Amino acid sequence: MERVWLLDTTLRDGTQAEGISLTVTDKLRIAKKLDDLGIAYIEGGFPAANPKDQEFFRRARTELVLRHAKLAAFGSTRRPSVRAEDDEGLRALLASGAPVVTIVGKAWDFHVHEALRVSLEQNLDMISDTVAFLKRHGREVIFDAEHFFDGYRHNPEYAVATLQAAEAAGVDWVTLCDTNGGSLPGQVAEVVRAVRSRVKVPIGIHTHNDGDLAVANTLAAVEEGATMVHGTINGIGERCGNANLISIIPNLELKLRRPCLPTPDHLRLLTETARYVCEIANLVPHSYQPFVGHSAFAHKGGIHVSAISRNPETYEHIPPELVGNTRRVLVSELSGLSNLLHRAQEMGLDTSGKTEEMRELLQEIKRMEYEGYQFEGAEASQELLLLRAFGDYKEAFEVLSMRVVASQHSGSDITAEAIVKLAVGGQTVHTVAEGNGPVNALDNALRKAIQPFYPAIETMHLTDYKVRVLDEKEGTAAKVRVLIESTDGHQVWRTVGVSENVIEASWEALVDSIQYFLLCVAKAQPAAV
Ligand SMILES: CC(=O)SCCNC(=O)CCNC(=O)[C@H](O)C(C)(C)COP(=O)(O)OP(=O)(O)OC[C@H]1O[C@@H](n2cnc3c(N)ncnc32)[C@H](O)[C@@H]1OP(=O)(O)O
Ligand SMILES: CC(=O)C(=O)O
Repeated sequence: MERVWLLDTTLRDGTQAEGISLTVTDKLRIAKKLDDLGIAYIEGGFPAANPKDQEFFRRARTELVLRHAKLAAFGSTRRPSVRAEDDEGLRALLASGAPVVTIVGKAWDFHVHEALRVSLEQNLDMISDTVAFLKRHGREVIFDAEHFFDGYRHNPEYAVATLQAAEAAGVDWVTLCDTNGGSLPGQVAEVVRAVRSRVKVPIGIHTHNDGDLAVANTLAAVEEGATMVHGTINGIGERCGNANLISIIPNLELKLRRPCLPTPDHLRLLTETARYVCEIANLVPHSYQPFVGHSAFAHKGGIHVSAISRNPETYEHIPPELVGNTRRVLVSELSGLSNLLHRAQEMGLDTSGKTEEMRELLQEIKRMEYEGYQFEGAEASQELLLLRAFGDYKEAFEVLSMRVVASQHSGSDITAEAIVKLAVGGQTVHTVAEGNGPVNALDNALRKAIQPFYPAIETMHLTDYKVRVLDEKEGTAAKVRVLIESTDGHQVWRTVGVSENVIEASWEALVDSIQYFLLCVAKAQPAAV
């Protein structure tokens, strides 16, 4: 099947998204990652717009070694009253040194009249002069026909004439843009089909997501013959975003069987690429994102888990590993025995002949979820429950008692003092510690008691603490659920506690967090504990 050429515009149209601002170093890092994924064209920025984008292209020349991608610089057709060779924007494009140039030009007569305020003929001249100028300077030129679909609906002859002007001037690609993002897949398919019979130059598609159809519109265009696809990683872009390459790529490769990456193995880099761009752009990854989200292959319903244990294809449209993601089975009040068996197997527990005990534990989990626990967000607490029921598991310490007092002296901040008594390492240990609040004081006292026996405790710390009031109408007697996230710098785990008392709920989650950490340390290096 004919290859589809991907043009990633995360570094140009992606940065037009509200809230996104990348440094030059960020852009270089993302470009490297896109090249590793096997993207064919990377639109690095708009050199006429700002010094940052000029610096990106300058640094790219020495710092970026691209194996798969060509860099493209973006700009617009020449200004109406200026010759192409005198146009500052076009000079900036040449100065960027990018071997490929993307030029946006008007394809909708309404825009020519209203936005540019020039005649239809003048706009055609601007397009052809610009393309011819860039071709004379040896660039591969992509003409982005802005608002092509809206333009085609209002004045098809003029919209096609803009493409033909670019073609006559020697353009390499014409891209049909759904700039306002309001088209439907059927409309896109019909227009691409019609345009194919009017131009010989290869056609690209650039869609926006205002109707939540950017991916569908892109695929519709490819099915009608478009061979270049523009989009961004995770769909970031102006307003509601651009077509999401993270969805388009696997749909092309796996569903339409149209290769767009150098090898099928490159597809396995998809999940890590999506998460990497979130990290650099300071965005929280979207858990439910198709293909690459944490939940994209998470199975919760008991009926689903029972079936996927027999054959994953029953509830998965593709094997997760093809896109570098993983299958997960959640345990919750919607589980059946299969969920629990799956988790036990993942943990390496031998539950053979213990079906009745497993059923009892399942009922206990359902009862606890009814009380307010939520185990799917607290895998570490859930693992401890299974271990306590079925494992050869001995807690690293036993809590004998705890007490915490908060106090405030006039004019000073509230401080807290915690006293804990533990049985640990065959001894009874009594410690006192202060903190800037009750949970912090308890955490400090617990660590102080454990540290002489388990020095590795120094490496773990809490990273998040969330309290959710479960029955708001009950006022201070309402139950609260505390979720604690902890890390040792390598892995992250979450634990849960529920009580009518926020300190008790926090204590339960805190103790589980430390028990879980000590369990992991014991598994990794038995001598250390
Ligand atoms: C569909 C898209 O996403 S296109 C890309 C949009 N991205 C951006 O605009 C981000 C970067 N833009 C910028 O930094 C600035 O807008 C610049 C540097 C391009 C231009 O800045 P300014 O000269 O101050 O102009 P301003 O932004 O106010 O207005 C846009 C100008 O471009 C002109 N213009 C718009 N489209 C085109 C075109 N295809 N060809 C030629 N000129 C165009 C407008 O007519 C207007 O010109 P005027 O000021 O002479 O009336
Ligand atoms: C070119 C472009 O970004 C658009 O038309 O949306």
